[in-house]
Amino acid sequence: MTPSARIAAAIALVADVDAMPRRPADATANDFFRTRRYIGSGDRRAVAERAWGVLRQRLRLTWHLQQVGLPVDARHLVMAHLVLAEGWTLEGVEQGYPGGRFNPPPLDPGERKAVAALVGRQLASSDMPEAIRLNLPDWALESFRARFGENLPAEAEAMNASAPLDLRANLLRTTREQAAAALAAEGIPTEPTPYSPWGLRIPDRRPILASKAFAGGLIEIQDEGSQLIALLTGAKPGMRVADYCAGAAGKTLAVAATMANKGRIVACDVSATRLEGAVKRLRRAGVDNAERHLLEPGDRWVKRRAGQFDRVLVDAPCTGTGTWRRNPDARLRTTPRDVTELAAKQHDILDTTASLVAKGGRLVYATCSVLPEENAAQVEGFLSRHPEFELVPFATAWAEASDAPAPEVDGPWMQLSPHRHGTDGFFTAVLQRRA
Ligand SMILES: C[S@@+](CC[C@H](N)C(=O)[O-])C[C@H]1O[C@@H](n2cnc3c(N)ncnc32)[C@H](O)[C@@H]1O
Repeated sequence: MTPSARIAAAIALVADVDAMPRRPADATANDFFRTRRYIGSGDRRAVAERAWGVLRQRLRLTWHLQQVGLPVDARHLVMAHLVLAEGWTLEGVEQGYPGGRFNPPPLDPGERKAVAALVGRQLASSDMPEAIRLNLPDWALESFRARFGENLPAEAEAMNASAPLDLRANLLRTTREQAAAALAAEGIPTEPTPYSPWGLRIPDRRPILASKAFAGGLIEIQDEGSQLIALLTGAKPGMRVADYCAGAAGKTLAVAATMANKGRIVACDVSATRLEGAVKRLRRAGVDNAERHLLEPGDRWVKRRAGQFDRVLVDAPCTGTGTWRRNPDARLRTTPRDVTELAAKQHDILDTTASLVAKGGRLVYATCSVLPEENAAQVEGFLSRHPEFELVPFATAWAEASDAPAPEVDGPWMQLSPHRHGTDGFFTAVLQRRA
């Protein structure tokens, strides 16, 4: 593809994402490239990277376009991205928009003037309102401030970078060292992650799913933060464990490995499709002590299993504000109403799952959100409604689960974040039913 054709493709992809604002952008991008097989892998990467950059910086790019009087649409967002994020000059942009088949139409005099005005400006400008400067939606600013305090600018900036690819060595089949050696033999270099004893990090994108190590169940793709949630669950061989919001079993797999296939783990979810996705993964990983349970309205499963589990992991449905570096479009799709609705759901799930926990057993509550309303406030509310539970401080839960040095955190729970820990933003609290 020529540079101009790449620009045209990025504009078309951003326009497609905009046409379906409630749909995750990666699903739209998959469709976009599936119907354009002629775009080779190098071009695909370049087009996707630019479109992702636009989505990631959209709040700031929109502000700049408004300042110079250009309409906020895919053509102009990409134009502003070229200048403000990629450092293109006016001449460069004119060459990039030459007109003709496969290329974007040329700049009109108004666009030329506006682009000239953009050249030399800072993407994050000091005269922007604070939320836009931090690249956060207005509604999220105060919650982010409450969570991060003086680290807010650094954490917000870290959420603009793209995430590394983290893998988890599957201890049911291998060790971290053996998995790293198997990947290296396939030309995929990795580094151990700093906190997870099972983690391997790949700094740039690689086709991991096509590797033999993946097909053979030696590794799974999993952010280091998610691995640490599984670690903190503290499941041991022989325990009875429920992964209540298991989805496609991402954490079930990691927890099962800590159980060395001994004891029982039940992966529950309200989504049949997600649970179905678990089947192949469990098989590939060699997990044979897991069963799946689809939670349905009127289900008596929870009642019948009251007090039966040593560990109940609630990886709750949440806003996913901690994963914004991975899903840059999500910051534009999430609304305050989502926060309210999800907080109500989390409250109900916690109250329901409390009854599953055996005396002396633990309820582990986790989200990939950084909003206090989904995290600390949720746990504090739960403890005031359930005096039969007490909080296990993070340092205690960690020391019981691992010999490795613990990540430094503030407060009695595990709060991880991109700037401080290099993970997505996660929250985990360990709650123990009094014996
Ligand atoms: C954060 S995701 C779980 C991700 C999964 N644990 C993993 O590690 O890959 C939250 C899950 O909660 C499920 N969920 C939503 N409402 C639920 C409910 N009321 N009870 C149980 N699960 C629920 C969703 O279907 C979704 O799969």
